[in-house]
Amino acid sequence: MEKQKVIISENIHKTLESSIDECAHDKLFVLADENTACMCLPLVKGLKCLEKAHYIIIKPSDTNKNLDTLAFVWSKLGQMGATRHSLMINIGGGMVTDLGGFAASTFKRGIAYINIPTTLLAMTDASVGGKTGINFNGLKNEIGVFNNAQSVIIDTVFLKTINRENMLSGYAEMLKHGLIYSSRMWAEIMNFDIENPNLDELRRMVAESVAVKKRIVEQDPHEKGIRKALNFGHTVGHAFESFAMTRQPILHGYAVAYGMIAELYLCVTKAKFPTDKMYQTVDFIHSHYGRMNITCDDYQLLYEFMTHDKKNISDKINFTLLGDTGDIRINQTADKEDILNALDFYAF
Ligand SMILES: NC(=O)c1ccc[n+]([C@@H]2O[C@H](COP(=O)([O-])OP(=O)(O)OC[C@H]3O[C@@H](n4cnc5c(N)ncnc54)[C@H](O)[C@@H]3O)[C@@H](O)[C@H]2O)c1
Ligand SMILES: O=C(O)C(=O)C[C@@H](O)[C@H](O)[C@H](O)COP(=O)(O)O
Ligand SMILES: [Zn+2]
Repeated sequence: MEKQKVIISENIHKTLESSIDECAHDKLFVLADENTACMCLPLVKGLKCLEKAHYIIIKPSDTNKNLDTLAFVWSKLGQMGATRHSLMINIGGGMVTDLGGFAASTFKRGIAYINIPTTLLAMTDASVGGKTGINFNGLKNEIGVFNNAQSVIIDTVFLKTINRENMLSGYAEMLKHGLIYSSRMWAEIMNFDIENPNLDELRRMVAESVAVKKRIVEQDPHEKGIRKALNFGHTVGHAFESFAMTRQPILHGYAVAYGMIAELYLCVTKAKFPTDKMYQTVDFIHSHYGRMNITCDDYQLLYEFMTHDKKNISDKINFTLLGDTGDIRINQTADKEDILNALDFYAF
């Protein structure tokens, strides 16, 4: 895959105009969800290059990151005359960039796309690195392709309308980046007041966080090795998220935060991660994210979800563990007993 251009923008109009200019196209399509259509499109209104754009608006939230919405986007592209030389702009959170990226990557075998992430989660994680896709059969991101956006334009101006829960959801992926990258970054994230964020500080932290992801993705775009570090917390996290989808859906970042609690327990027991850092992180997660109630009766279903993790090889469940902050151990397996102990640690 080609290197991806990630622009930290301070002037969304200028940056978008030059990004569109750099990408020759016949027709232009803009994909947004109902919320970003209301709250984010006005911030790019009036741009000359968008005058002739065709708009596709989808229903929001992860429960719509599915085949029906994907088919809707493909149909709209077809009806509005998209060709292989058309360009799509995804403006939204990770739901829009994942689904839009996949729609663009598969329509007529692939048209170019630009991501404009509008949530903290999409800015620091989802919009970068070319993982696109949809949920399927109750499983997270079960269908998708790796394919980079032509460019990613990160402008924190969009964060002004984000609610507390979605700020925290994105912050969980930043915490993950801190844990896999360095003690310094982990400590800074643990000490920052995300409930009353200073947006200038946050802007700098977003740039650092996305740089952690970008560097890893450039080394291993197709997740054959070190990219598995970016999946820390997700073996259990995606199981929690899929499980919650059958009852009361939770935000992706919350699921990852809860998943990191269980996986930090495995880090301590299997990789000698410092116990004090684990407890500090667990306390941080409990105090900001609360808890998802699970009981022993749910363990079997959670375990079954983990058997579908994309990192698995044969019938072994694959984890990324840490020996310390920044000390990444990929391809760690755990048997069922270890996993149930980790769920016990999470639940009690
Ligand atoms: N591809 C990847 O590498 C990657 C990485 C992490 C997460 N993800 C995926 O990303 C998705 C989660 O993304 P998300 O957390 O951005 O959720 P989301 O896209 O569902 O957005 C969350 C909510 O915020 C609204 N919203 C978006 N921007 C807004 C704004 N500026 N102001 C007000 N409201 C706004 C949305 O309409 C939605 O209701 C999940 O599907 C997850 O699996 C993908
Ligand atoms: O970019 C990556 O690689 C990640 O794993 C980032 C994760 O935060 C993200 O949730 C990703 O979509 C998970 O991918 P999956 O392959 O486990 O579905
Ligand atoms: Zn994630």
